[in-house]
Amino acid sequence: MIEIHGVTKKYGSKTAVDEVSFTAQPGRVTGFLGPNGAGKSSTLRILLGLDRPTAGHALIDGKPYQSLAQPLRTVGAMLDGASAVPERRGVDHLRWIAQSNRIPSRRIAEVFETVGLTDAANIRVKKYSLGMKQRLGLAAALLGEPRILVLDEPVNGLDPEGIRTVRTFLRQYAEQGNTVLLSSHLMGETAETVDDIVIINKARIVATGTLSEVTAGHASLEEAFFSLTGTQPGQSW
Ligand SMILES: Nc1ncnc2c1ncn2[C@@H]1O[C@H](COP(=O)(O)OP(=O)(O)OP(=O)(O)O)[C@@H](O)[C@H]1O
Repeated sequence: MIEIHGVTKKYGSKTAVDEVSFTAQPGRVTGFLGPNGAGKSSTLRILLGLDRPTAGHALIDGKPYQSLAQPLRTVGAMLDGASAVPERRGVDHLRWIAQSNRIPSRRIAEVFETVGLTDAANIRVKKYSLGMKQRLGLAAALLGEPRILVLDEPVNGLDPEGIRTVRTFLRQYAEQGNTVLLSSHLMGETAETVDDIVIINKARIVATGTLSEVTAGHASLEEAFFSLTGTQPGQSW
């Protein structure tokens, strides 16, 4: 389970995240939605111990990320795509992560297979398309067989088939009792993938609930967002 409790993040006089609280439950895919600059990445960076909150705290299975005994076996994360060295082959990128986290090397072939990148394992990352880099990032997140996945914009750059593959995978992953938290600014896309929704706008949470609760009374999730935030299509997305 993921718990965010009253997290605030200030950069100088700018408040990027303002008293944000929500949970992501096991067995469910939770979508963390909001326009560009709403505070999604800042929140996820705090959750993953990459940044310190100005106030509040974030817990993974009841502990801050820094206190996890085996972080990559507990939580798999993808921020900014694969973040791999361009000169490296995909397989070397994963080998490096596996070795530095004492993850058995058999997992490398397994995760390449899972994300459909087996044929590109020996190609240098600089030759990967954006979608292939996203798949490599997902493969890296899955290496430690974590019970929790945190993915920042996982379908960015994927074609429709790639989006469907990732969606099907994430749904099955959650159905096995795992926790999936994914951020997106693509509302239509996310609505088809998630069970629960957390909407952030201008650093603040404006709605949380199941997909049907958040969209109740609206034609779509997009309509719900515009109504909740008082914005018009095109103003903030
Ligand atoms: N290191 C930083 N220094 C100063 N301001 C920052 C920093 N990181 C983020 N911000 C600001 O905080 C706000 C929230 O940014 P954040 O990246 O968390 O939003 P986001 O919802 O993830 O957006 P996007 O979808 O564009 O990634 C933005 O106004 C951003 O400019």
